[in-house]
Amino acid sequence: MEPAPYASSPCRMPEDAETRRDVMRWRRAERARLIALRQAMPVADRQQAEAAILKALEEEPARTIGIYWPFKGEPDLRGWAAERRGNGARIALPVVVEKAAPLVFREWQPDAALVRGVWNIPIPAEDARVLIPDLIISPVVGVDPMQFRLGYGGGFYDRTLAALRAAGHDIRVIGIGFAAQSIPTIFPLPHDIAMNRVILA
Ligand SMILES: Nc1nc2c(c(=O)[nH]1)N(C=O)[C@@H](CNc1ccc(C(=O)N[C@@H](CCC(=O)O)C(=O)O)cc1)CN2
Ligand SMILES: Nc1ncnc2c1ncn2[C@@H]1O[C@H](COP(=O)(O)OP(=O)(O)OP(=O)(O)O)[C@@H](O)[C@H]1O
Repeated sequence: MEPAPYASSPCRMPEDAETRRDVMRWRRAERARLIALRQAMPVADRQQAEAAILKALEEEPARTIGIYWPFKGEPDLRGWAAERRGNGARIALPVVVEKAAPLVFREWQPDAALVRGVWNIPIPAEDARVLIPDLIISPVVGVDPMQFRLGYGGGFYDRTLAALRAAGHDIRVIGIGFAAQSIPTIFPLPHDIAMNRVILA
């Protein structure tokens, strides 16, 4: 069941605790549904979609790119990142240093060892350099036509963007996913930040 229509704020941002609780409950169920759908994708469809995503990313300018180490069936863009690195860009991976805090991006170098972070996701070790990306590639669990992102429920990308932009950094965010991850709305809350571009394939 979906959360009740907003009683107040006309376009977004339900503020009262009850609506908020409903939205969070709805998001939890929607995440589970969308992740299962993604993980069930046939290999051939996945490869075709990944190729289309890579093509759409070709023209994106960036000097420092925040990429991600794919898990739970996220599109694998590591080859693209390595290629951009070969062309002079710096590549960084997101690291959860603390719950309910912004992510830190640590430089990824192919010859440097990775260690295990939260959920066992590989991350660069602590001695890696911390970078501020000018482009963040953000894997979506779900995404709506307003370009709001549904993620894994940690609130990490929203907090990271809010903090970096408040510090004056100009950062472009591109949401990446498969076509089936498009949903009519994520029921945006005040902390949700719309992405600059979305690539679904
Ligand atoms: N590949 C990849 N790496 C990534 C991300 C991502 O989306 N994709 N992240 C993007 O952020 C960060 C990891 N995100 C995480 C988000 C939530 C939880 C977590 O513990 N979630 C709770 C549920 C939270 C809730 O519903 O209240 C849990 O599973 O128990 C862990 C990591 C950094 N690395
Ligand atoms: N900028 C912020 N300041 C304070 N709390 C925040 C902020 N961003 C997110 N949160 C909190 O984080 C929690 C999870 O948020 P949300 O459902 O938007 O996660 P998500 O975008 O799916 O996760 P993620 O970005 O980790 O993939 C919520 O309780 C939310 O209130």
